[in-house]
Amino acid sequence: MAERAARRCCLGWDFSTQQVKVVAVDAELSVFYEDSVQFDRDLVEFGTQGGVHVHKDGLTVTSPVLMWVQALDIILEKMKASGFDFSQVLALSGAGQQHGSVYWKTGASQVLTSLSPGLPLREQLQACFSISNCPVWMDSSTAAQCRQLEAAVGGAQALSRLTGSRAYERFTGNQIAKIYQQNPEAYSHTERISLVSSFAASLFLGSYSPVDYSDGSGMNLLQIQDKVWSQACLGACAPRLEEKLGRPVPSCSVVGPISSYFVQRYGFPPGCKVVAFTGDNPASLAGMRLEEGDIAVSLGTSDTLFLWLQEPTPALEGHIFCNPVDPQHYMALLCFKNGSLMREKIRDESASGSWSEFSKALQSTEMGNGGNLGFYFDVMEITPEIIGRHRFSAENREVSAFPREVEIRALIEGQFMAKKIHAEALGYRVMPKTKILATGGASHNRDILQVLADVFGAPVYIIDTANSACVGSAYRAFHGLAAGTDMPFAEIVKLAPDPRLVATPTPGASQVYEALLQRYAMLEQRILSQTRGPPE
Ligand SMILES: O=C(CO)[C@@H](O)[C@H](O)CF
Repeated sequence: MAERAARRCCLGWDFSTQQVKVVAVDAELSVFYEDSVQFDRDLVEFGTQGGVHVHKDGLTVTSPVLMWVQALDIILEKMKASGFDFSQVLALSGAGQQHGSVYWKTGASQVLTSLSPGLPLREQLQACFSISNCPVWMDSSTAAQCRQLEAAVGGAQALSRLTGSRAYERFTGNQIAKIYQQNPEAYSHTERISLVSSFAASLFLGSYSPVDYSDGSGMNLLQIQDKVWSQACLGACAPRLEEKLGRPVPSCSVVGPISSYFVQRYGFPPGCKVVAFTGDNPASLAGMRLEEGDIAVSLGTSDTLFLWLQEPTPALEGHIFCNPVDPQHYMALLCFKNGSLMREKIRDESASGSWSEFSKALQSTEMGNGGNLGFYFDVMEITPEIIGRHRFSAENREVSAFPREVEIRALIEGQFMAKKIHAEALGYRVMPKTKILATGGASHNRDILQVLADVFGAPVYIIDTANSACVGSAYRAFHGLAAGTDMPFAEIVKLAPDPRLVATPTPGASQVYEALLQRYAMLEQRILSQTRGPPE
């Protein structure tokens, strides 16, 4: 076989809900290797569905930590068998599904620091966890702990101002509180608690890796302004928690050289640096190379917004995290549950199930839709908590139906006006240099993206985000190599492939939507007050 040319590179890992994935990125920022291990397919002995176990109560959702450990064994063996040259790896970083937590049993650190290169990780770490089935982000069994935490710090808005989010069931502090309350013995036998991200980093480090600021922002425990644990939140969740968490670190930190285990077993260079792992969403922000003022819109089953924020305004909706690539700034995540499933429903009802007909309707109706406005929430919306369909005429009179073309434009304009209004409520502002990066299924429809450009008054680009968390992690590893040089992340990743411009705002769009956005916000409050009483 022809000798492979040496190719210095960084690795980006993603310990996500359904798989462990890795990419290798060279100095020109080209991805030249990728591999994955799917939990359901490749580790059937764990019996997961979608990488998780949904418990009988329908609320508790966990994943076996040894499945994640064994997946790493398997993927490294696959890379070795494929002839991957580990000696070329300069640094690595990674991502993990956010909010999940791993509980290292007392004494585990001695095992982690003295791994035998002759054995796989699974065999050696078998007895190192006090909780075998780790709570993950899909868990919603901690409502009581959420109320206790909010009460302890002065309410939901106070908690949001402190940690970037009101209490959410999936957030780690509430999960730790539940374990302490329901399994105190396991908690007392726990010497370290990691996030999925810092757990994965610990495996490569051969010692406990600290939690990074960005993924730590998803715990309801970290003061996002001061970047320290909130003593009030720690105390409300469980005793002696700070010693189990360790001190959080900036997301761009080099947390140490790779463990000798990987040097001897796989041939990594002894100087290979491990850069702090972070959450999958912060890593995706890095992978999409979002910059100040940019917004990424993932148009999927649910629509997710990634925002880059300088000065956040924590609210009762959405999440503010410390920014993973600029420690002075922040990022925000907003989730809209009625995404593509809602678009497909209106397509079926008003465009005979055809996206081409759907597009024609958008082309044949004017910006502003003659003042007609619609709210389409067939499932309970997260942002804000509204359900049902509500249509209003130009005179703000609620009507029961629209003509089909008007219905289609009302859906799309409404979805994007909601995004702009709630993004601005978190402190986001469109800037002259703002780019909107669109991804996900609906980003293939140019007419939908034209409405997005018009509503936001900013150009829309499309990017391939298939591996955004992995690629973002590899980019962050390169950034870690420049640690101490103050070189900005944007400079490190400037060679990466540029996004493609697809739509620019139609002349006059800002005038049309400035008025419409105000009406949309007023009508949204009207619906909310009708359904849940006046806002807090
Ligand atoms: O809960 C989430 C973010 O808050 C999800 O996006 C998880 O990070 C998915 F792994």
